[in-house]
Amino acid sequence: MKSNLFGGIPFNCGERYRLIKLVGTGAYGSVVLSFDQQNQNMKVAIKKLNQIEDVIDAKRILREIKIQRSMNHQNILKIYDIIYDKKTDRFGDIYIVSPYFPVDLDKIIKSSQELTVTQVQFIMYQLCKGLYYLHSSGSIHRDIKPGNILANEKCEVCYCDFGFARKYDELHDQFEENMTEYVVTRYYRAPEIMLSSQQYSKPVDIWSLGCTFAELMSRKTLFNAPNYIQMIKMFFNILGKPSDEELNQFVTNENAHSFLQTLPPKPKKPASNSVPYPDPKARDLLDQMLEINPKNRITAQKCLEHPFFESIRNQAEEITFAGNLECDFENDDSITLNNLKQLILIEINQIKAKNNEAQIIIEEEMKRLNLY
Ligand SMILES: Nc1ncnc2c1ncn2[C@@H]1O[C@H](COP(=O)(O)OP(=O)(O)OP(=O)(O)O)[C@@H](O)[C@H]1O
Repeated sequence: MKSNLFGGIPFNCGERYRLIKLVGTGAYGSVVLSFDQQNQNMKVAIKKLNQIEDVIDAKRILREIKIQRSMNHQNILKIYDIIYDKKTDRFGDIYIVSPYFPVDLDKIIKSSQELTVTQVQFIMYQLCKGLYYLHSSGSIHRDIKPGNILANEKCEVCYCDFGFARKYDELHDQFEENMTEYVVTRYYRAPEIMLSSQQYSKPVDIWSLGCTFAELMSRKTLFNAPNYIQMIKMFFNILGKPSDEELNQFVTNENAHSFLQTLPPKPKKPASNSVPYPDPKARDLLDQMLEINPKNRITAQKCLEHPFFESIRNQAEEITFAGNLECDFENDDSITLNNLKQLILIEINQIKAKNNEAQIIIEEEMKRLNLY
């Protein structure tokens, strides 16, 4: 295959795509704007994933591919194609081909481009539809923030970066895990994650989307505290401190409890008091999204029904997930790196099958992998 260097990284993804320029580098890969020469030179984004180093890496990649491949929604980044560039001495390189989006919401917020109320309404309606769909699949994104929402010039938006997403336990409607893994940008982290650390669910995404909404309105990060303690204080300064009884509903961590006892009571206030914005319906929706108590926070479905969207609402577009998303690997503590690599190859073959492309011969790849 012909190789091109972008930001010093070789891209070998075959003849079909004409690679143009590097448009982004993240912690887990580099993204190049390309033209699909077999599809009317359509613009696509090709993300080359960094090499898989360990089980955590492999799970993140498997999750990202599995979730994005299984979803079929306008506001969730699609995977058009995956290129697997075989190597003789190691697992091959993976390139994910997706629709190209020129900006993300973080860039829009930081630019001088003013967003009208109509644009904010349109963007938020799409994001609520996307979240309603994602949550109906039993998944939580867990890393919603302006930088993980791609946008085009028509203000069409979609969620990307599902490497941190999880299925929640449908029986308990919440799920537990070790907090040390939680690396999501602090500014968008829900209070229950900061305080209870053990049990959280879909409301964490509503909180993060609420923070994003506030940023679209005011162009400022609402909860921009420099550290953990300041962040909790800031929640209470802006929203008031819930009563002990209410805190008990979602704070399960003893240390967090003791710390909260040291903070003075503060009367409840709506988030919109701290976000200058003229539209009263937008402000009301924001207040319901930024409820400290996750049990009282609005759901994605209720967001769609909110009067802020009344003038543009189209219920036919408010669809739920129809497939079956199995993520058994998440809870399998004995799973090995090679097991996960095999599952990744199976996912890639699913995409290839859909595109009528030649399959990877998984047995051959696994035989080779087991040699080193
Ligand atoms: N489909 C796309 N179209 C255009 N640009 C994109 C697309 N996907 C990603 N990018 C750009 O590439 C950058 C890195 O991509 P992405 O966030 O997916 O990688 P990552 O390694 O998972 O990043 P992060 O470090 O944010 O977790 C993004 O910030 C974005 O600017």
